Parts: sequence; C-alpha cells; structure tokens
Amino acid sequence: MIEAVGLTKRYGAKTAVHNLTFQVRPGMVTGFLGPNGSGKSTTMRMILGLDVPTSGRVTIGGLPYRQLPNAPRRVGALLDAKAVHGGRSAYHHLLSLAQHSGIPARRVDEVLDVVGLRQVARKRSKGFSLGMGQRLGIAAALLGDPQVLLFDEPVNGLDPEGILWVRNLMKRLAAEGRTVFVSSHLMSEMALTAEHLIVIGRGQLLADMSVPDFIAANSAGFARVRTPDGEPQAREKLTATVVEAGGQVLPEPDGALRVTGLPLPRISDLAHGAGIRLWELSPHQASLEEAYMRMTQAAVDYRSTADPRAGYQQPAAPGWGTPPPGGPGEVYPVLPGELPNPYAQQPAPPAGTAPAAPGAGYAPTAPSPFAAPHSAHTPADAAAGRGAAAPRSVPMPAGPAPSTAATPQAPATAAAPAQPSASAPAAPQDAPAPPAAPPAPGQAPRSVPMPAGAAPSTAATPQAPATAAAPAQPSASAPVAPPQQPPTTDTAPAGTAAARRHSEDDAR
Ligand SMILES: Nc1ncnc2c1ncn2[C@@H]1O[C@H](COP(=O)(O)OP(=O)(O)OP(=O)(O)O)[C@@H](O)[C@H]1O
Repeated sequence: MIEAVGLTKRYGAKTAVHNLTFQVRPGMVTGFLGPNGSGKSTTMRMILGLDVPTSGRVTIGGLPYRQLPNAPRRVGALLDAKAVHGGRSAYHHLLSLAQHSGIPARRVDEVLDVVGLRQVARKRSKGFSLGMGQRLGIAAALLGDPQVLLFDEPVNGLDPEGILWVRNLMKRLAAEGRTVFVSSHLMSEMALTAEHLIVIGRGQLLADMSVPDFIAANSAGFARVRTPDGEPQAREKLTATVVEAGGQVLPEPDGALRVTGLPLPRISDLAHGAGIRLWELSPHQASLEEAYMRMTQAAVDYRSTADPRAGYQQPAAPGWGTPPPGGPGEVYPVLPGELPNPYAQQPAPPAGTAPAAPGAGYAPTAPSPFAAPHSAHTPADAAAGRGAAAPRSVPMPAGPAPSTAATPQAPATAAAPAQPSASAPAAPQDAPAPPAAPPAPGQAPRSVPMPAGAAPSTAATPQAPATAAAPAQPSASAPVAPPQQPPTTDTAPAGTAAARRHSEDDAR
C-alpha cells in the first residue's frame, strides 16, 4: 500500500503539491487524475524517492522508498518512457536495469515477451516509435515482479490494441493483489481500467473515491425525452408542460429534450396527460469524463484561447456549449445542496482567455442547468480519514493555498511553462525534508502478499526493478534505487513463485 500523509512539495515559490493525504490500496487499479500541472508527476516522484517532500511523508508498505530493502524488486514504475539510452537495444537496456537490481537475465526475455517487443529486442531504442518506447518502459517497470507499480500515462502513444493490452495488464496485476497506481488523461480509459480514483487539482486533493461514486457525486442524471420528428408543436407543448411542473428543459443537439428536475415516471405522466406521444424517454448517466470536467474545470491551469479561425467551424446546436454571460469563470454554478468547488472561487481569468470554441466537443464553460445536487461532502468528511472506501470529496483547506492559485488559467497554451520531465534527476532539489515519520506500529512492510499458489509471475505478471538503478540511464522507466543499496533477495513475499525464483537465482 502507498500512503501519503500531508505530502507537500514546493519548488521555490511554486507549490506543486499541497498537503496531500491519501492511500493507494492493493488489489485494485487506482487512477490518478488531474489537469496538466496539477502535481501528479511530482507526487509520483516523491513516492519513488526521486523528489524529497518539503513536508509530510509518503511511504510504501510503511517505509519511504529510499528505506525499502531491495526496492527495485518491490516497486516498479514507468514515469518517462523516453528516458532510455537511445544507443542501446531494448534487450540491453533491460539487461542493464536487471543487472543493477540483481534480477536474473532471463527475466529480460520474459518481460520482452510480455510487452511484445521480442522481435525488435536487439534494435536500438532510438528507432522505436512512441508506442514501442512505451512498451519498453512498461517492461522495465515489470522487470522486478514488484508488488507495487506506478505508471504515469502508460497508454500514451499506444494504438488501440496496445491500449487494450495495457488495460488488461493493469487489471491483471491488480487482481494478483498488487498495488497499481496509474495516471492518465484518458477518461474513457480510466473508466474502464480503474476501480478507485484519486483526483488532484493545483496540487490539492479534490476527490478520493470509487469511480461510480465519483461520477455520481460530480454529475447529474437527466432524462432524454424525444417527441416524434416532424411534430414541433408536440415538442413545444411538452416543454411548456414540463417547465410548468417544475422541470428544466434544454434541447439536445439531435432534437431531443434534456429534462432535469423531474423523475422519469413524472415526465411520462405529464406527457400522457397532455396527449403527447413520446419516441424516447430514457435515463442518462454522466460519463467519467463529464464528471471529471465538472470537478476539475476550475483547477485547470492551462487553457487554450479561442482560435481566430474558430469562426470557420460549424456552429454548435442551439443551447449547446454556449458560453455563459459571466464568461469562462462561470462554468458550472454551485447548485442547491452542492458544495462549491474550491477552485471556482477564483477570480475570472485574465482578459483574452476565451472558452473553448463552440462545437469543440465537451464545453466545460457552459453552465450546467441539468446538474442536480450531488451528495454533499463536508469538510469533516475530508478530515475524517483517508482510509475509507467511503466516497468523499475534499474541500479546499482553510490554510494557505498553493501559490499556483495565484496564477490561474494561463491565457494560452503557449504561455504554459515548460514542465520538467519526469526523468529529472533523482537528486533531491530542495532542502532536506523533515525526517519521515516511522511506520505505524505493527504496520507490515508488505501489505499484500501474493496469493498462495499464484501462477508463476513470469509472463503473466512481470516484474520490475524500480529502477533507475542504472546510473547511465537517467530514466524514469523504473524508479531510482536507493543509493548504495545492494540487491537482496527478499523481494517477493516468502512462499510466492516470485520469491522462490529470485531466491534460487540469487543462490546461483
Ligand atoms: N523541478 C521543478 N521545478 C519547478 N517547478 C516544478 C518542478 N517540477 C514540477 N514543477 C511544477 O509543479 C507543477 C506540477 O507539475 P507536475 O509535472 O507534477 O504536474 P502533472 O500533474 O504531472 O502535469 P501533466 O499532467 O502535464 O504531466 C507544475 O506547475 C510544474 O511546473
């Protein structure tokens, strides 16, 4: 299990991560979401000991990464797939990592098979496509057959087959009892892969809950109602009837009506009473993407301005994606019974910032008249414990806000500051953090042993050195190993296939 408590990271005046407290549990895939620059990579680097927290702590199985015995076999990570020596072949890259971590060479062939790179294993990685490089990074993460895996944007650059493969791989690793922590911007993919979500915005925790709870808490269901095509009077009559009964109606792009505020049976009764035939009356559940956009829209630092050529685009359907009168800062009003999004309290973005062009897909700048109040989460909920599986959203703490809040919404993408690569050197960049607190009494160093009798971890469940042990490789394909830490053999829990294999190999 990964546990962060009050985790904070400042780079000079910049607060990249502020007071994060969460747990990543074994046995499930936990998605790590947040807008660009929200602090996901920084958090992952701190988990892997590549960055030193300014305050707070983060532990894996009760210990900071750098104090983990034989860390490369216990934790594997993909942070930056490009962090590979381009002159080396995939095989030699992995072999180098394996040798630095005391992993037997034959494991290299196993993970090459797992990621499908066997055919090109002897080719120099600088000729690899983005997707091939990503597969190589995943192979490195799997090399040590670790119980804890971190993946930063693992499907980046993969084709549909590769995305499906990664999805299944993550699920399989989690089903084996491992802790799998995955960041991604692909909401549709996260919805299919993750069971639990940790969402951050501008370095702060916004949500820590299951995917269904997240969607339920950050979106509102509505009814799609359709009257027969070619009967506009029926549509108008239904609209008037529903509004009179206290519902809200907005047009859908395809001519249907989106009704909120009334349950489906009531809409049906109203239509029946008014003599209106219906072609459709269906409930609609928001997607993870919609829920995510709703929660994080005010925590987005980097937003594009309107394209001067946007006028050439097809106009959006009436009532769809129209910027609200208050401008882009007005997105999603706070609804009755709903806690305000902490970031929504910020001043409107500077002049020149424009909402997404009409018709550009999901338009977070439109007020959502459909949103029904979601279950309120109190500050007490947020303070109450990180453990719980109970859903909770996290209001902005009363304390000092991260400095990022002072610079909301860069006016244009071009204004976005270059962000350091995840492969940044492992050397601590800040003043040493306060000593990490000792693990909780009685806390086992390994939270979830492999299930007894687990299938050989080989091909199905690879392993990874946490990396970076390879000095010549600046990379983040596998986290940096604690300095001067000789590999030991206590990698996998005793009794597991992995443990037995490593022990035998090491004995040899
Ligand atoms: N070494 C550093 N020095 C200064 N600022 C940094 C450093 N690393 C990260 N930051 C800043 O911290 C903030 C968080 O960056 P981080 O890379 O963690 O975000 P992210 O959520 O991973 O973004 P993305 O989704 O775009 O990868 C950004 O504003 C970034 O510019």
